Amino acid sequence: MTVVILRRVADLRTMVRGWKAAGQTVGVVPTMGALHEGHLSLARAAKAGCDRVIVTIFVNPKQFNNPADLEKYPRTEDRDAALLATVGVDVIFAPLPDEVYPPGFATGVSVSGVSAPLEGAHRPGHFDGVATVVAKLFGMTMADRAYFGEKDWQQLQVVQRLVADLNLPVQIVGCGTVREADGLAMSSRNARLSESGRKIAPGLHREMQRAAEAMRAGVPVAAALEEAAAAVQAAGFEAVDYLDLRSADLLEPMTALNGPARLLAAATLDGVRLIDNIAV
Ligand SMILES: Nc1ncnc2c1ncn2[C@@H]1O[C@H](COP(=O)(O)OP(=O)(O)OP(=O)(O)O)[C@@H](O)[C@H]1O
Ligand SMILES: CC(C)(CO)[C@@H](O)C(=O)[O-]
Ligand code: BAL
Repeated sequence: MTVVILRRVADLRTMVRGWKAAGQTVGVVPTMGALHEGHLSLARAAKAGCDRVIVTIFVNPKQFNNPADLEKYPRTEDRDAALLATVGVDVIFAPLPDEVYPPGFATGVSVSGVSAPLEGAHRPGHFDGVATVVAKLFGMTMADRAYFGEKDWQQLQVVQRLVADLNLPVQIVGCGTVREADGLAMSSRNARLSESGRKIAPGLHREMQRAAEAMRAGVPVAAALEEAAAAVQAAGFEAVDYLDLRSADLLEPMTALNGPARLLAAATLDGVRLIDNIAV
């Protein structure tokens, strides 16, 4: 079985209108391709929750603050299509940049507050690009439900804010982070790690877990975070962009563990920027 690949919004909408006329629910899984088990878990969740499933594959230039990162982003469409066939998705929507951003495109969506810290502070303009393309993908696909990974925890919060604030008629479903056996969060960017970097990479999650345990055991938050950041660098990471404890709204760092919290981190290894987060 192969999956139909559509490139034009008009063709996609014709297909979705047919499904809707038949009373079927539609799920969308937005991706940038180079698919792995994390993406497939979202597609399976969509299959379980909706009659029809669209996976979008679009490397969105507007969300890359670093041109080299955009250039080096892995593109593996044939392999992606074969993987999605095994899950039984109905259609892949893989538009060309001009279809998404035609000449004269002049609109941007910007979510303030939750977009500002963490990834937002280190990747200026990133979440404006994400919010803009996600709003467009919701409009293009007319999906009833959209599936996002908790691996990109802050992105999930930004998308939930976007949908609430603009009254978009789509339900956001968050799905747990899929990890390699050694704890490394699956990510398309992992493919760019060297052999030695791949061995070092699980150190980020390991030190985050250690910090979480320490904080639960009463070690002061600042001391636990400082020790974890130092351990990540000692493991071989080149830099730690942030390693922060935040409350649900992500707005302010938490200085004491006095309620539900999320530990979020970004660090660079082999020039590849990895992110992760866990509940504390
Ligand atoms: N390990 C994972 N577990 C669960 N969901 C994931 C995982 N990795 C990515 N996703 C989700 O898949 C969707 C598409 O993500 P994307 O295409 O950027 O993949 P990625 O592997 O996160 O790539 P990147 O290298 O850019 O981080 C997002 O909702 C993202 O959160
Ligand atoms: C949601 C998304 C597909 C928007 O381009 C992207 O940010 C991603 O892959 O997480
Ligand atoms: N996975 C989030 C998309 C990005 O890093 O640009």
